[in-house]
Amino acid sequence: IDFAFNQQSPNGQPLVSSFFGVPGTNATFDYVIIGGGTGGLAIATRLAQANLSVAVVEAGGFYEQDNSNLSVVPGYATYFTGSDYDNFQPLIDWGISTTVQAAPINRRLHYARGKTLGGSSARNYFLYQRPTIQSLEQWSSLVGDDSWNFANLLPYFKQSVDFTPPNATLYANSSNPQNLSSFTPNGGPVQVSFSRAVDPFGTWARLAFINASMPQIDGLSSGRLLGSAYAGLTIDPNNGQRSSSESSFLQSALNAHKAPIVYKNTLASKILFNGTTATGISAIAAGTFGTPSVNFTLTARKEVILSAGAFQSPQLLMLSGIGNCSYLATFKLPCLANLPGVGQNMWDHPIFGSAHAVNVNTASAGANNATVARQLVQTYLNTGGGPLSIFGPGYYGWEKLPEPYRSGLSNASKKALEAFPPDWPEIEWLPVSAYNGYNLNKQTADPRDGNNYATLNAALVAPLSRGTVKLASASALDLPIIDPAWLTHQADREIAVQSFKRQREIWAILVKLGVAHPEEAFPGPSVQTDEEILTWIGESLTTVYHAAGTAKMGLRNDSLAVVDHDAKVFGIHNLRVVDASAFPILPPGHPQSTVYAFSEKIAQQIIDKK
Ligand SMILES: Cc1cc2nc3c(=O)[nH]c(=O)nc-3n(C[C@H](O)[C@H](O)[C@H](O)COP(=O)(O)OP(=O)(O)OC[C@H]3O[C@@H](n4cnc5c(N)ncnc54)[C@H](O)[C@@H]3O)c2cc1C
Repeated sequence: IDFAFNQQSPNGQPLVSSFFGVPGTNATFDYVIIGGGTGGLAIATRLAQANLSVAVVEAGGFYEQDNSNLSVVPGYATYFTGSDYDNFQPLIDWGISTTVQAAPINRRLHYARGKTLGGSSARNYFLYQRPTIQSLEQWSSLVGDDSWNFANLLPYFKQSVDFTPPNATLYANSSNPQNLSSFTPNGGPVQVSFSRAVDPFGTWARLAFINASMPQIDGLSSGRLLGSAYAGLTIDPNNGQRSSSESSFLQSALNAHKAPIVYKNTLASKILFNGTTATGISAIAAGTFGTPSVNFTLTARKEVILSAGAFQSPQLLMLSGIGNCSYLATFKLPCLANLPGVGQNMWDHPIFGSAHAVNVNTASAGANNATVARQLVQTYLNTGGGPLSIFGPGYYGWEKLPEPYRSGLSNASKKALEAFPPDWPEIEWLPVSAYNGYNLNKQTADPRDGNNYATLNAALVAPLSRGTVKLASASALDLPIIDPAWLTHQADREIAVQSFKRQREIWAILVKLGVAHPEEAFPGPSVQTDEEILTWIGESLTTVYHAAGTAKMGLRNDSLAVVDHDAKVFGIHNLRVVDASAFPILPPGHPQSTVYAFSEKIAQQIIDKK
C-alpha cells in the first residue's frame, strides 16, 4: 500500500486520518524515519512538504492526550523529571534509569526521555538558545566541513523558529534586550517567545549576575554566551502553551495537508539491509495489556533515517549489526559495519544547586497554600499568564570559572579544560524560583514551611566525563543500559566543587541586594570542606537531560566516528542518523535549537539532490 497517494476523499478534500499509517500493515515509502521526536518530526515534515513520500515511526502517541496539561503548561514542566528513578509517566516517557553511578553519586537516576510525538521537545524545559561561534567552529573542523560552522548553520537555526520579541511593558523592574537579527521574520514553525509574566526572582538574579561580572548581553542566540541574558522559550505566544516539534512541525503540516505518514504507538525494532544497503525497518505495532503485538515491515526506496535520540539511535544501530563487532558478537548479533564508536562518547550536562529562602513569591507560594495554587491555575486559564506561564525565571548566566576559584583547580584540570575554545563557558547558572533540594522536581521538593525558596543551579557545560549506551539484550523491547558516567573525570569533580564556592559568592550578592535570607537552606553550613562539598554534590546532582554524541559525526579516521559530515553511517548505504546522537560535540547549553537546525540542514540537502 502506498499511503502517499491515498490522501483525497471523494469530495477532493484530504482526510487528516490518511496521514496516519496502519500499524501492522506492510507499506513502502521513499524515506522511513525512525523516531517522531525533535529531529525526526522536523526532517520528516520538511521532506513531506517537498512532496517526498515519507513515513515516520514513533513509539509514543500524542502527549496532549497522554499527559493532560502537564506536558503543555510551562509551569508544570518539571513533573516526572528529577532524579527519582521510579518517577516517570509511561505514556510519555521511556522510564529509563541510569546504572548506579560511581562515587560520589552512588545512585541510579531516572533519565527523562520523551516517548511521544515531539519526543524530548515535548518534555523539555523550553530554553531556546544557540551554541557559541567557536564551539561550532570546533564542530566543523572535527567533521572536516565548514558548512557546520556558526555562520553557515545560522540560516537553518533561523528557518526552524518563529521569534516573538519580549513585551517590553512587562519588564518594569528588569530589561530584556534581544538581538533581532538572530531571527528571521519568515521563520518557523517552532515558536520561540517569552513568558506572559516576568518572574520576580529572575529580576534579582539578573542584578546578581551583573554584579558578579556576567554583564547582560542581547539574548543567547547570536553565537555569544559569556555574560547573562533572558533565554527565548519554546512557548507559543498565542496561547502560552508548549511549542514542540509535534505542535509546530507536525501540526502545521497536517493543517496544510502536506504531512508525513505517521505510525504512532509503533516501535522500530531493527533496520533491514540488502548487503550493506538499508532497505527498510522491522516494526512492532504496540500490544499492551495482554493484547499480542503485530510485526510488520516498512520498506524505504531511498533512505532510512534514524532519529530515535541519543539512547535508542545507538541501540538500534547495534541491534541492526552496526557497532563494535566483538561486542555485538556477545549478543549473537551479526556485524555489517565495525564502528566501535556506536554507544560511546556520551556527553551530558550534570547540574546541582543550593537554596535560600527569598523575599519574593516563588513556586513555594503555591506549594504552601492550596488557595494560592488554585488562583494560579485560574490566572493561567483566564489569561495564559501568571507564574504557571513561566518556566524558571528565564534569566541565565554563563562564565568560565573565574578567580579565585580557578586557582583551586589542579594544573591537570586546567590543561584538560583547554580543549574548549575561549568563548565556550564552563558553567551555566540556572536560577529556579523553587526549592530543588535533592530532587529537581519542584512539585515534590519544597519543605512547605511557609517560606518562599529559590535555588541557584550550576550546570557543567564544558564536561570532560563521557558515558556509554549499551545493550541489555538483542531485543528492541528491552531498554538500553545508560551510564552517563557523570563526574568520572577529575576536572569535572574539581570544577563542580569550585563552582559551588562561586555559587555561595553569588548568593552573598543576593543577600546584599536584600532579596535572599542570609542562612543557606540547602545544603546548609555543615558543608564546608572540599570533601564535604563533593559528597553533597554527589548526593544532590542530577542532569539537564542533554545526552548527545553516541553516534558521533566525524572524519573516517576518528576511531569513535559513526557518521560522516552528511550524517551518513560509515560503510553503509542509505542510512543516516539525524538527532542529538550524531553531534560530534555537545555545544554549551541547551541542544534543541541545534537538533532543529541539524534536521533542517540535512532535509535541505536531500531536497536539493531530489
Ligand atoms: C526533561 C528535559 C528537559 C530538557 N530541557 C531542555 C531545554 O530547556 N532546552 C533544550 O534545548 N533542550 C532541553 N532538553 C534536551 C532536548 O529536549 C533534547 O536534546 C532534544 O529534544 C533531543 O532531540 P532528539 O531528536 O535527539 O531526540 P528525541 O526528541 O528524544 O526524539 C527521539 C524520538 O524517538 C522515539 N523513539 C526512540 N526509539 C524508538 C523506536 N525504537 N521506535 C520508535 N520510536 C522510537 C522516541 O519516543 C522519541 O520520540 C531537555 C530534555 C529533557 C528530557
